[in-house]
Amino acid sequence: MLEQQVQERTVLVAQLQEQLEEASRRRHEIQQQLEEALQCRAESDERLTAQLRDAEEALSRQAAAPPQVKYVTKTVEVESAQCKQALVDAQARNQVLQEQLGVQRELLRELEQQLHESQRTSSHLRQQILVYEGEMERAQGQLEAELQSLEEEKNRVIEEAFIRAESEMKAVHENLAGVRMNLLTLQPALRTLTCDYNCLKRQVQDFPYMLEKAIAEAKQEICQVIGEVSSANQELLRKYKREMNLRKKCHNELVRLKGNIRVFCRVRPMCQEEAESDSKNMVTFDPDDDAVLYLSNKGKLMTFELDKVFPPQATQEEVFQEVQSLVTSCIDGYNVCIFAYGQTGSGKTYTMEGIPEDPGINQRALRLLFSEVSEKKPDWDYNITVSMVEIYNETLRNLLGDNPSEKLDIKMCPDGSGQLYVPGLTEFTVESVEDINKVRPAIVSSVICIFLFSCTNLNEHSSRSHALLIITVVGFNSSTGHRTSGKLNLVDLAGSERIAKSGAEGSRLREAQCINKSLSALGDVINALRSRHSHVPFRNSRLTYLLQDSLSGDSKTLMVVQVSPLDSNISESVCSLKFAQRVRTVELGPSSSSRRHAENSSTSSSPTHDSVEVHTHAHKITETPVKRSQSQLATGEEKHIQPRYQITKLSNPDLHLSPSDVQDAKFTRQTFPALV
Ligand SMILES: Nc1ncnc2c1ncn2[C@@H]1O[C@H](COP(=O)(O)OP(=O)(O)OP(=O)(O)O)[C@@H](O)[C@H]1O
Repeated sequence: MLEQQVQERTVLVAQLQEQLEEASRRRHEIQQQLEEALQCRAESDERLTAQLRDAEEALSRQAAAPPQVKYVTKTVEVESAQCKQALVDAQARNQVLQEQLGVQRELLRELEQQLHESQRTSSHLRQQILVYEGEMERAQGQLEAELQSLEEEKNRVIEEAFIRAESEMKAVHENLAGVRMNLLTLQPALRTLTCDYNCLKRQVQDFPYMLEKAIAEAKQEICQVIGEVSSANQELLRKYKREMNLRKKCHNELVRLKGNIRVFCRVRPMCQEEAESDSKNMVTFDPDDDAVLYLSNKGKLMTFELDKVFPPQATQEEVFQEVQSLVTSCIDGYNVCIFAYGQTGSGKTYTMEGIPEDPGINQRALRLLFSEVSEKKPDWDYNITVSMVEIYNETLRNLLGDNPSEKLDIKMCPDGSGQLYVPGLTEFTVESVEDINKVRPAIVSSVICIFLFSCTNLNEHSSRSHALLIITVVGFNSSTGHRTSGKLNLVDLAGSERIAKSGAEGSRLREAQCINKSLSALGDVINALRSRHSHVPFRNSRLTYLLQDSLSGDSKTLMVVQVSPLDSNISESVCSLKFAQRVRTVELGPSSSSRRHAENSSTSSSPTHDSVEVHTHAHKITETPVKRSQSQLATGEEKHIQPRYQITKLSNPDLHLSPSDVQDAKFTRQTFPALV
């Protein structure tokens, strides 16, 4: 900084010196010009003086010369013509001389003027010189003063810079001392680092050998661990198989405890028109018990107890929550049948198919199955197929076939397994709900869409036919070699209203008769199953014959009874609920194959009445079915059939039901509160 100031000052001083030199050069030039002007003037003065002197001399000579002319004149006058001529010449000469004199005088005057002029110029120049000299003196004085102040400034700046440089130098010295000290302390650290570096270098040199050794050891350990893991895996696989069997058994028992035939009731909401008309709502609910429904009929309050009652505000999701365990059990190889039962307009199609923006059980079940089977991959490989069947006037139609009007038949498998099958029934393999739109031409996918989304009525008799969506889930476990096969039948039954009420005639009467026949056949089958009859009349209708697999043995059945809340529908609602309550008391037998044999073999055998065991967290409960009297079977008057139970405390319980599972087993809660 100071150095910069000093440099600036030095440049300033140099500039001022240059200016001073320039000023003195100019003064010198002016002096020279003045001298030249003075010399010029002196020369012209001299010249003029010489001319003047010459002129004066000439004048004085003229004056001193004798007056020859007058003499000549007189002589001429007196003496002769010659003289006269001489006089004339003299006069002429005189004239010339006079003229010369005038010229000389004029010249003299001019010279005198020039002299005056020169003198004036000279005095003017002198004055200018004096001014210049004054200015120069002033400039010189200023320059000297500036020089002086600059010199002082320079000295001061140099002094300051020196002082600052000294203090900086001192600080640098101090820093240097600190750095020296640091250096002294760093030296041991450097020695340590060097030592470490050497050590690391040695380690790096040894590393390949150590690595090789470690790899060999690790390999050995890995081999050992793999061996252990593999034996643990074997053990786990064994346990897994055992647990899977237990889980299946447990799930089966849990569902059986809930009842192999479960009955829900769903009350549809009043539509706007009904709400605005003078229709009355005849249905009420028990706020403390979601299994009870009250119906006000002819001034009396009827109570119906079912497994679950959904009020009008229940959502599709809430309904499906209760259904999903049944749906997933078909992945474990169970046959499941879900019916929607009720009079026309009571909401069967809404519950099963739903609406595009809020789908019902059909679509939700398929979605759940797809997600469940994908979670079980890669151990389990599942194949899901769908078929769609309509039963109208006791005729079976293949809705996915090329010709939907073609009638289908139900036949026994020729392999003697006792299985039933429908020759010519079209089945599509699907992997996602979206797949359905891709599998077949528009007509087929629209039929599937109708089943899944209830876009529009399938045909003009859709509410007078039974619509079945049959989903078959076949699984194979590649690690255990297990195979499963389960069937989920989702049935939207035809309207259950009585002929008298419908007032039908002709073809409508036939339709109503067919519906009534198949629905009462369904009731008979359920009654026979409930009563453990030796003969179950599956063949009395196409519907029960087709669903034989899913109604007998260890199959699971859910009946969703749809009820309209209107006073105008009260008698149909009472009928539907009575039917539901009868169905609810049915228990299915243990083996579907034995059941099939019972129905289809020429010598029908009695249904098994074996005891069934169920385990809670620490107890075994053995159920012994109670055989009921024929009169009881005929009237179906009892609400509940309570079998006998024996409870044994387990010494080493190996099956653990979660508390929620146990709580869910309603009968356990009601019958054995101490175990829950
Ligand atoms: N839970 C519900 N929430 C809202 N609307 C419903 C509900 N249940 C039924 N509905 C409506 O009530 C009307 C009749 O329902 P739906 O067609 O499902 O009856 P259905 O019993 O299948 O009749 P059908 O026997 O004629 O097929 C439909 O407009 C349906 O959208």
